[in-house]
Amino acid sequence: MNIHNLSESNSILNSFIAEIRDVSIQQDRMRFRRNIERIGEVLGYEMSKTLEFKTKNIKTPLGEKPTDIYQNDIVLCSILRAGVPLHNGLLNYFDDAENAFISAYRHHKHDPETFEIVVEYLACPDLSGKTLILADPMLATGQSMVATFEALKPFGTPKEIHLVSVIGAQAGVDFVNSHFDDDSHLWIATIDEQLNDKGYIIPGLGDAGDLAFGKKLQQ
Ligand SMILES: O=P(O)(O)OC[C@H]1O[C@H](OP(=O)(O)OP(=O)(O)O)[C@H](O)[C@@H]1O
Ligand SMILES: O=c1cc[nH]c(=O)[nH]1
Ligand SMILES: [Mg+2]
Repeated sequence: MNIHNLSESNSILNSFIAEIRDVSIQQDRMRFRRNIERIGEVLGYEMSKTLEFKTKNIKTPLGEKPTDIYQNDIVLCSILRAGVPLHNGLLNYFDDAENAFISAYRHHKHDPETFEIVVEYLACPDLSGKTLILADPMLATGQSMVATFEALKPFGTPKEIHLVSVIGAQAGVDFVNSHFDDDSHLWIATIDEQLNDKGYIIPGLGDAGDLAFGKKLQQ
């Protein structure tokens, strides 16, 4: 897997990441969602540089300009709930993308420290030959990404796979790296060192789904 950690170089992205982490700013739900969306736009822009381009002659009122336009058929799949604002950011740039949605949530069966990933809802187009983007802002253990990938297999074999995430734990990055093919890509805004015993990224940002949409009752 090709891992693109965008915070290895300084850019405006640092400011968006700082705001979603910062306890004095992140409780502003609208700003939190919009920052995740903006990060999706930046990650999508970077990812777009690896697409396939074909020259098209663009007519202006005064002449013509040959312009390279991407050709890929993109399917954007995000993991509910926290994936929604990231999905919106990517969709702001990939106008004609097809879309898939999947629910993958942590079900705590016995205690807060053990959980399994439950996939319940899935809506997906044909993936054969497509450029599949899997989007989830938090890559903690990496289990949700891998469970999603497994659940999508009956929908066809994509030509290429790009994972898009905002904050990853090193353990989650290593886990997806070992489950996805060498030619797949991970576009991630930043990587933290640790996971706590509840599977939360440290320092991370807390619970992305709750920050974007409000607290949910545990099932
Ligand atoms: O890498 P993992 O260990 O699988 O953890 C990451 C998952 O956890 C979060 O979802 P959560 O279960 O909190 O659901 P939510 O989006 O509804 O809040 C997050 O959005 C990822 O989907
Ligand atoms: O740190 C984490 C881990 C999983 N999900 C989150 O929202 N945050
Ligand atoms: Mg959550």
